[in-house]
Amino acid sequence: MNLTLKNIKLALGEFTLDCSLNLPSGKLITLLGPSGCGKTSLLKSIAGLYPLDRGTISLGDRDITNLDSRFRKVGMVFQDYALFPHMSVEKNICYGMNLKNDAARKRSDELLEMVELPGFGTRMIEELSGGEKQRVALARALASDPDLLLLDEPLSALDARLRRVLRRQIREIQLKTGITTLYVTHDQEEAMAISDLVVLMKDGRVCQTGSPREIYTTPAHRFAGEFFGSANLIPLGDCSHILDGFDPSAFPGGPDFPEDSYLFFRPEDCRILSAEDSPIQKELSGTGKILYEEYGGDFHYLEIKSGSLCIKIKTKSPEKLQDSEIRWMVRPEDCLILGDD
Ligand SMILES: Nc1ncnc2c1ncn2[C@@H]1O[C@H](COP(=O)(O)OP(=O)(O)OP(=O)(O)O)[C@@H](O)[C@H]1O
Repeated sequence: MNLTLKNIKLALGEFTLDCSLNLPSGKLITLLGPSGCGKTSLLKSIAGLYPLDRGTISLGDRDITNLDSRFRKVGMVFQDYALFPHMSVEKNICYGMNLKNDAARKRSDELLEMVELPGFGTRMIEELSGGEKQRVALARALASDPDLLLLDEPLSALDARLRRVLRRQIREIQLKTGITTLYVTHDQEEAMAISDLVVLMKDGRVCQTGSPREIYTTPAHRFAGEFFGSANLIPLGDCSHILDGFDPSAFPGGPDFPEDSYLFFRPEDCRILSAEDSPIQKELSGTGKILYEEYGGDFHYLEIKSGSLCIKIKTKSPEKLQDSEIRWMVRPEDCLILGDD
């Protein structure tokens, strides 16, 4: 079901959440932003745990703004799972559902099958691993057939390998059930991997919404460029000192950019030029010495000190590197000019 937040406002001490959002039905949408930007507060407002100061929340054609959280048809999984440790898995899953024994067992078994924990119904929560608890919490959130699923950093307590396994499982369950899901994460790689749509937040506001590809390839401003993926951002005023061939009029918007704009490009769009490569007029190039290097298996990561700046480069072919000056280049069509926010 689609979720619409219209001009919502929520003041929490010094902090204010202030945004509008229209999220399509049946999609997995991640909320991404720095710590303290208001992701959890936004989820809690939608779940009915924080009453709004202003604005409306609708789920499909139901206005749920003032509805008690029990009647919103919203399932939620918290960071710490919030399961009852001394109860069985089955009792946790069916808690508060008013099902008789057989019906409860049947529903719990169905959900345990879905989260790939068949036969776990009689186990106690305290006997489970972190990953198993996370799946039980997900089963519990799904038990009442919610119209919306809210997941607040459900994988943050798990190790990197398990996170990858479970994020895929969450995505598969979401696709299978078709439940509109709002997923909070700190992890931009996780957001990129599983989302249909990313909502980028900063200081209690939504600052860009789009598919992971849209935000990665066309960030709206400096913050989006550097928060979603790794980025080179060169203040426009410095470009002509360190980049041969820099001509602002070659970019849409031309020389009218505000002075505090940046030239933006991704590290993987930079190439290292060898002595045999002849410079190509259309390209932007610079020189510098290697400041830092990392071997990454399928790529090589480099930082080159070019003038007062550090240029990040991700390349597949580092074999020709020497200690002397390195010449690197980027095509103007792989660059954007971005404002501060
Ligand atoms: N109940 C509350 N009373 C007062 N301030 C609050 C309350 N809940 C949250 N805040 C403040 O609101 C701001 C946003 O918090 P929130 O937990 O929503 O951020 P977040 O983006 O989820 O952060 P994190 O990624 O660290 O979990 C913070 O400054 C926080 O201290």
